[in-house]
Amino acid sequence: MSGACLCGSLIHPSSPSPLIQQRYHIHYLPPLPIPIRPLCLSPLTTTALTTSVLQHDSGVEVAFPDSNDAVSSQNGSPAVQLETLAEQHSEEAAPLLTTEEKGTKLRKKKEDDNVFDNRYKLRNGREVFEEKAYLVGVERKNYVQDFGIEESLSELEQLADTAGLLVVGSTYQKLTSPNPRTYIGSGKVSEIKSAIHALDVETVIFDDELSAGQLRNLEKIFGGDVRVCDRTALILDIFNQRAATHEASLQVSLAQMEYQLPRLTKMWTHLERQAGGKVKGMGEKQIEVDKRILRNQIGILKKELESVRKHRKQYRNRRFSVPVPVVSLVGYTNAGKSTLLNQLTGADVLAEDKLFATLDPTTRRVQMKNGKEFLLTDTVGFIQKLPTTLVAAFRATLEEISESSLLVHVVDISHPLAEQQINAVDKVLSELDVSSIPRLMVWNKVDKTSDPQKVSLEAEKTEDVVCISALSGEGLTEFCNAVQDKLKDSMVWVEALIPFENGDLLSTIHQVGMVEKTEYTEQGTYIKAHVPLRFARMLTPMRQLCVSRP
Ligand SMILES: Nc1nc2c(ncn2[C@@H]2O[C@H](COP(=O)(O)OP(=O)(O)OP(=O)(O)O)[C@@H](O)[C@H]2O)c(=O)[nH]1
Ligand SMILES: [Mg+2]
Repeated sequence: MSGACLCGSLIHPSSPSPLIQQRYHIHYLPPLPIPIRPLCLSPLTTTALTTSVLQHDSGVEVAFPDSNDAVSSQNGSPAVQLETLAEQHSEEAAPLLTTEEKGTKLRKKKEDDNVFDNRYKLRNGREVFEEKAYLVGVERKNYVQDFGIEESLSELEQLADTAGLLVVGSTYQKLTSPNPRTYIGSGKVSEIKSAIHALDVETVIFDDELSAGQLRNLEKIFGGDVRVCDRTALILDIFNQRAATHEASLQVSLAQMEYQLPRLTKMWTHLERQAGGKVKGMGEKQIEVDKRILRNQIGILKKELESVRKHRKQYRNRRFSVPVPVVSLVGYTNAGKSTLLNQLTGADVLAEDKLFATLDPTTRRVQMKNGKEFLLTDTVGFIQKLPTTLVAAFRATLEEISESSLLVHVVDISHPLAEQQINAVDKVLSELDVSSIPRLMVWNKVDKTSDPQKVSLEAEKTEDVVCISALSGEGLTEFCNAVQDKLKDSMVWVEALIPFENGDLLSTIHQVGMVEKTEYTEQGTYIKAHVPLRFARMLTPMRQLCVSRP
């Protein structure tokens, strides 16, 4: 069977697709005797799917071929087929009800439907079914972690909320090392199982990445209709919901497939059981087939991404032909990067109090009061325990920052874990090989701190730090001046003689560089200035002219 989402938030368009109906039925059935887990593939990958087994409340069980198969289209979607079969089954088996009993049953069904409908919420412009989630974390003994367990769980709750889930409880355990079978100890597993029943939990989310075996074992213990997922799957799900451009969608699909590939193991053992154990190895073969299809699709996606990137690179090169320095905003998710871009450029990038509001880089021109310009790029935010598959998939997007003249690290200074967030960002940046690019740190949201004046004073005393409030606009002039100073550090000192016929060039130098001296001579204008490296290269012939100047 196919699943469009990873963690279980259910998208409910006005006319639900067979795929969604399929998930609806799977999810709201009593515990399945046969473990069924969504393949966590994007809709792009439905061809990878072969056979699924669905079970209805009535106990009717149907094996379905994949959604592209002729059987599905002939007989309606799997969900519809399941309903029909279940109806037939119930007609055969249902005892005769009195009119009163039938009325009560109908009323109950209506009430259930109402409760169900109330749980659809609007998220990122889509209607999402708000599943009840329970969070689980592990604190490693003798293991120093930047984020404490409670803080990490509270961040996980924010992630779950962003994904459209309703967190109904959480727990954690202190362990020397995780249990290889279930990640947590057996006592904790039982405790969570009780909570699942008491709170009607539909999804259990672990704060760390779980292995395929751990996910499978936990789902088996908790019962068939309880979904188990991990932080990585949750983040991938958010990215999936938020991807707005073709490139972002491709990147997320790639990351999802790469996450899923090692987790396909033994998902098909139900085939052996279905066949009464007679066809040994059937499940194994199926896994191999699925893995091969998935690998092929990963290959296709990579090629498609390559071509999209080539196109973007061409666009970027064109942008670079105008030698305006590029400044990239980097930082922890929700630090205020997009708000800062919007304030400085009048852009309309979505900025909201949710994690990962931005996925695609946006670049806008900043015009300063003194006539100088620079390009400002907003990028995807970072987070602690950032899934490696995601960093790899977004590498190309993030590579843009490696071509910038300056990195501005935006920090939410009002956040109690600001320091830990700074470390998490530095960790990701160290993986991106951008150590040679000059940096400037911005302490944002100073208005939200308990003592803004004290924080500002502290920033003044700290090298390469500017204190601002992107929301109110406070400190933005100081920020632009600091950017100019930092850009100057990254520029090259040139002395050149610009012929009078190259008047355009001279005005561009004034725009993008820092001109220290201008002198008009018979041969042209003699200048001494700091200019961006790319621009210095363009000036090479004129610099020689200058060298040969008497
Ligand atoms: N009080 C206050 N709130 C701010 C400030 N800057 C941003 N915010 C708020 O912080 C939230 C996140 O801001 P964004 O600009 O979306 O943050 P981001 O860094 O782009 O986040 P991602 O795109 O998720 O990485 C929004 O609700 C903003 O209104 C500020 O200076 N002061
Ligand atoms: Mg943003």
